Amino acid sequence: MDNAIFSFPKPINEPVKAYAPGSSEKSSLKKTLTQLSSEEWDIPLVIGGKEIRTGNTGKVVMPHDHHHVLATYHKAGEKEVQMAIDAAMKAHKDWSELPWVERASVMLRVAELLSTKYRYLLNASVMLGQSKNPFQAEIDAPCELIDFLRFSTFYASQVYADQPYSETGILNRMEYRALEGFVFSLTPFNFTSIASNLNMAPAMMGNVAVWKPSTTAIHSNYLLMKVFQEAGLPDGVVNFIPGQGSVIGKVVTASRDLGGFHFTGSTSTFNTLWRQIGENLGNYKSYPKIVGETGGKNFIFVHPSAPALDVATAIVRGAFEYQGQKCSAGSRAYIPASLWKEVKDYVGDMLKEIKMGDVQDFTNFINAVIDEASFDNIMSYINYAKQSPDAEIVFGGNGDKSVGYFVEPTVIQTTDPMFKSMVEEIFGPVITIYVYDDAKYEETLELCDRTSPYGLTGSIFARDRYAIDMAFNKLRYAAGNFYINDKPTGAVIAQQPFGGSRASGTNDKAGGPLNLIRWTNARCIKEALVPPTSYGYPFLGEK
Ligand SMILES: NC(=O)c1ccc[n+]([C@@H]2O[C@H](COP(=O)([O-])OP(=O)(O)OC[C@H]3O[C@@H](n4cnc5c(N)ncnc54)[C@H](O)[C@@H]3O)[C@@H](O)[C@H]2O)c1
Ligand SMILES: N[C@@H](CCC=O)C(=O)O
Repeated sequence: MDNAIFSFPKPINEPVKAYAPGSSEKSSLKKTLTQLSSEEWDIPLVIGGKEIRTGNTGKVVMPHDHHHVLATYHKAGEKEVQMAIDAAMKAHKDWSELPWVERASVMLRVAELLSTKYRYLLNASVMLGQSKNPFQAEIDAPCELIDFLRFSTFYASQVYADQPYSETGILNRMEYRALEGFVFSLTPFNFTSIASNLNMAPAMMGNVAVWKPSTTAIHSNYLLMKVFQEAGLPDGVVNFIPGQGSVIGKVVTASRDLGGFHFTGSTSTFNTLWRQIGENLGNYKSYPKIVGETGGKNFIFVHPSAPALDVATAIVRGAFEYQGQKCSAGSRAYIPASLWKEVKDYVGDMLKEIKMGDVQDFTNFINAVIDEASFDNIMSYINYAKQSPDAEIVFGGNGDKSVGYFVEPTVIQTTDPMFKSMVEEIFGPVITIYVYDDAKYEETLELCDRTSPYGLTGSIFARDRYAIDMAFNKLRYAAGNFYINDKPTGAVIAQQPFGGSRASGTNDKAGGPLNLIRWTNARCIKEALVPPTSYGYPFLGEK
C-alpha cells in the first residue's frame, strides 16, 4: 500500500517537432522510414509477457502502397483469448496493490522512452502502417500519446488526493480500488495515442487489460506493447491479442471477470459490444463499466459575419487532414449564400496546391485511406452524390486503389439539408456543403442540431458575438467539443478534454480525471476513533 503522499507537478504538452527542411529530426525520420520499409516484422501475441505465435496469420501492408508488406501478424483464437484473460487476472492482485506512484513511474518511463529513444521509430511505424504524413504522425504518436501518459499520472494524483470530510471523533477515507476484474480495451486504427490510452488509463488506476488492437494499426501497436514491456510494465498487466474482433469479443464478454470495457471506434461496433455485455448480465461478478467514444458527423457552421478565408482554411484542414479519418473531422458545413462563392474560391485555390501520395514524400498533404473496405465505402458515398439530382461534386470526386487507397479531397454541395452525406458518418476526405439563406440563420442552427444522431464536435464561425451566443445555446447538445472560429479537429490533452454524447459515446473525456475515475471502484472506510458505549439518544432520559 502507499506509504506517502506524492504531489505531481502539472506536466506541459509534449512539443511538436516541425520536421523542417534541413533539420536533423527530418533526416533521422527519413533514415528510419527507409530502414523500416526494408523490414518485414513477425508480430506475435503477447500474453502474460510471453510471445505466442498461433500460425494463423494475416498481413500488414502500407495503405499507400498495398503491395508492400510491413509485417505478418498472428491471430488469437478462442484459446488464446482465454489465456489472455487468465494472465490478466493473475496479474491483478500484485498490480492493483502496488503503490500507485510505482504505476505512475511506469507510465512516465513509457512516455520518456517514446519522447526520446523510440520517437522516430514510432513515427515511422505510424506513417507507413497507418498512412499519416509526418505532422499527423507526430501529433498522434508520440505527442498525444505522451500527453495521455504524463497527464494521467498528474490527474491520478488528484483523484487519489480527493478524500471525504471527517467530523470530530471519526476518520473517513476513500480507497480508489481497481475494478474487480479485467478491462477489455478495443482500439481503433486512426489514433495510436488512443490505442495506448485505452490500456494505460485503466492500468494507471491499478487495472489489468486484455487488448485487441485494430487490424490496420497492428504495426505501431505492437511496437507500443514492446515499449510498455521495456518500461517495466509487469507481465500480464496488458495482454496484446490481435485477431478477429467478433471472435475475441464473444469470449471476452462471456467472461465472469469482465470488469470494464474501454472502447473507441465506430458507433455500430460499440452498440454490438454493449448488447453482448447486456446479454451476459447476471453472469458478471460486478456490473462492467462501459466507456466508449464513437463516431461523429461534425459541423462547421458559418454566420454571414465570418471571414471567408478563415472558413475555407477550417474546411480544408478540418475535413481533409489525415484523409478525414478523425472522429472529429468536419464533414458537413452550413454556409450562408452571401459567403459561399468567396469560400468556394478559397477552398478551390487551396485544393489546387494540395498534393496526394506516398508518406515518404514529405510534400504530400494527403495520403491514403486505411484499407480497401474504407476506400470502397467512401467512394460509394461519392458515387451516390454523383448520381443524385440533389447534389453535385464541387471539388475532387475521384479515387484510385491500384497502388494505394487514394481518394481525392472531395466537396459535395447539396440542396437537401437531410442528404445522406449530411447525416451519416463517412470517415474519409469528404465534406458536404448546404448553402442556406442568410435570413434563416436561427432556423438553420435548429436544422443542424437535429440533422444527425451524433454529438461529437462542431464549429461556429462568426464575428458577430450575438450570433456566436445564439449558436452556443441552440447547439448545446450537438457537440461535446465546440469550437468558436476554429476547425473542429485537433483537441489537445489537458486543453480541450475530448468526447461527445448522443451517438458519439459516453463522453467521459479521454485523458482527464472523468475518464480515470471510471476505472476505479471506490471503497469508503469510516473509523470511529472512540467508539460509543451506550445505545441511547439524549432525549430518551426525559418524558
Ligand atoms: N469519439 C472518439 O474519440 C473517436 C476517436 C477515434 C475514432 N473514433 C471512431 O472510430 C471509427 C473508426 O475507427 P475504426 O474503423 O477502427 O472503428 P471500428 O469500430 O471498425 O473498430 C474499432 C475496433 O473494434 C474492432 N471490432 C470491429 N467489429 C467488432 C466486433 N463485431 N466485435 C469486436 N470487435 C470489433 C476492430 O477490429 C477495432 O479493433 C469512426 O467511427 C470514428 O469516428 C472515435
Ligand atoms: N482528438 C482528436 C480526434 C480523435 C478521433 O479520431 C481531435 O480532436 O482531432
